[in-house]
Amino acid sequence: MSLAALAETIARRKGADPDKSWTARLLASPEMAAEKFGEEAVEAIIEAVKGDRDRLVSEAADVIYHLLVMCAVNDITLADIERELERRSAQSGLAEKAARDQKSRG
Ligand SMILES: N=c1c2ncn([C@@H]3O[C@H](COP(=O)(O)OP(=O)(O)OP(=O)(O)O)[C@@H](O)[C@H]3O)c2ncn1[C@@H]1O[C@H](COP(=O)(O)O)[C@@H](O)[C@H]1O
Repeated sequence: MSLAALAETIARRKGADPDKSWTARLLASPEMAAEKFGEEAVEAIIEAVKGDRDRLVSEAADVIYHLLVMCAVNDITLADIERELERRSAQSGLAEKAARDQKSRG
């Protein structure tokens, strides 16, 4: 499933019955959505450190799904995130960090 299709499924779950949809349950509770994202991120870190490829693929999918749900709770769409990534693509990560460090030094 593409990220765009997943984001659409998540958006369609707004207002759905929380007893019938895990997504709807998370969308109804900003705290739970954020907490679940944090839990899944930690689980992915553990698998990355252990070097278990299959488990990391599974946990990475959990992380991406829960990130999109947490963003949807805050009315942030995949298109919003893609726009931000596009803005960053004009510059390398190291150049961006150097510019940020220089700005904070004044
Ligand atoms: N991609 C996902 C997805 N990934 C994970 N999850 C759910 O996230 C929940 C995580 O709960 P837990 O933390 O208890 O699970 P866990 O981390 O595996 O468990 P432990 O590690 O604690 O043992 C589980 O119920 C998973 O089923 C997901 N639920 C839904 N989706 C997608 O969203 C669609 C709509 O789902 P519903 O809204 O439920 O209809 C689905 O068809 C999928 O495409």
